[in-house]
Amino acid sequence: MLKIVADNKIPFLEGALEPFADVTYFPGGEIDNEKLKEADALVTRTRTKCNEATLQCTSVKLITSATIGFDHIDTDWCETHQISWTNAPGCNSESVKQYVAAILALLVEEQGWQLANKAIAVVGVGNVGSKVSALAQALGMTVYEVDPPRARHEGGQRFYQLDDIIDKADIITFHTPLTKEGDDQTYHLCDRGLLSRMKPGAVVINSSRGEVINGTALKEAIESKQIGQAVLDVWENEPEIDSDLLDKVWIATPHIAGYSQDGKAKGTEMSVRAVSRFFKLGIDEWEAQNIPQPEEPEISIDCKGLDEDHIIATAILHTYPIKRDDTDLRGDVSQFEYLRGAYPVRREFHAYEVVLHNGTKALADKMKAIGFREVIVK
Ligand SMILES: NC(=O)C1=CN([C@@H]2O[C@H](COP(=O)(O)OP(=O)(O)OC[C@H]3O[C@@H](n4cnc5c(N)ncnc54)[C@H](O)[C@@H]3O)[C@@H](O)[C@H]2O)C=CC1
Ligand SMILES: O=C(O)C(=O)[C@H](O)COP(=O)(O)O
Repeated sequence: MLKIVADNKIPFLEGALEPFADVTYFPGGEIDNEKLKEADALVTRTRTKCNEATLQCTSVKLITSATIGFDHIDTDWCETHQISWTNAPGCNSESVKQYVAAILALLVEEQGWQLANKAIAVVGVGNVGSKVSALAQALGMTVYEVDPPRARHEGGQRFYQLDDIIDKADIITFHTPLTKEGDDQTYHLCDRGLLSRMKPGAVVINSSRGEVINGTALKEAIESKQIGQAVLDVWENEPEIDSDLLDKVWIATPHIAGYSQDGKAKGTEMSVRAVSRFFKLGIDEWEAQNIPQPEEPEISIDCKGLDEDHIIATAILHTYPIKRDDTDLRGDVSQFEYLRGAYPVRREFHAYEVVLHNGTKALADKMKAIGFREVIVK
């Protein structure tokens, strides 16, 4: 019988592959060479380093990661050793968009920002960045899209050079993969030099990979007030993160930007389907079951006396009260990994209906463009 080793923190997975395989589950960090000796496939997340040490002399033929990022897979080694691999492109991109939306909502609610007067630089315009860019445009912000690989490939006027706009953006948000070589390498892309060229008071958001920002340089830039605020979901050396940096950042979360139930379900679906295609199991269209509903799927807002930014911010923070995640992490930083494993149910915008009392059709259209399933004006 087919043997599959799987990470035990992949929601919706249990039961899917059991009719076809002997499936054993382990915490991602404990999956090692010994556990993979007789495995045909590994269904994984970012917490298992899929490299020579883990995979040599095993019978693994396929790795499927239920994540967008795949920097935990040594793809060169796998390819030269006839191990196929897949990730889950785009699976939780809407969830990361919701994370950035929640930060914009907090800037409106707590710091009085008027989004139409602000500019955002989106660095990396792939699955996540293009959604963040569309969100910011829907909110009336000036958007600078930065993506050198796409700029080279597609040409045209759409993309900016980071250096040309770095002093113009009020927010710089990173959505690149982590790469350590080549012209476009992103390791410490945000370093002392880049931070020093940012508009004074700018907000830096990183929900890509911790190593895209040099943490020491970021601390200095916060201390010297070169930048105004930092928002970090991802960190160097997770889960042993720098608690001094944590104390300095405005919003700190334990790598959960992509943790909506919707994103998790899609990641699992893409993994199961990849296993099915590879081993011809006949469940190429497998779907995750029983995705939990939001606690309060209807958002009712009286718009009288409120401006559009505040109304939208209220709706966004209803779907995702991001400060809860910040409070939990600051409560006990040693629980970084536990907080990820025990993450509460979060649903994306499309799981919500908004009722606007005294609202306008124009506002309703804007909120639908952001992603809410239905927006009713009463
Ligand atoms: N915090 C979290 O929970 C999550 C984090 N991620 C991270 O976000 C990253 C981005 O995700 P996607 O948008 O889905 O990936 P993607 O592969 O669709 O897009 C990445 C984009 O970055 C561009 N890029 C590459 N090097 C660049 C550079 N030096 N400067 C600017 N742009 C560059 C690429 O051309 C591409 O368009 C993932 O690789 C992953 O590391 C993804 C999902 C959840
Ligand atoms: O999809 C990605 O890439 C991510 O970073 C995930 O959202 C987090 O992945 P895990 O650490 O839970 O595997």
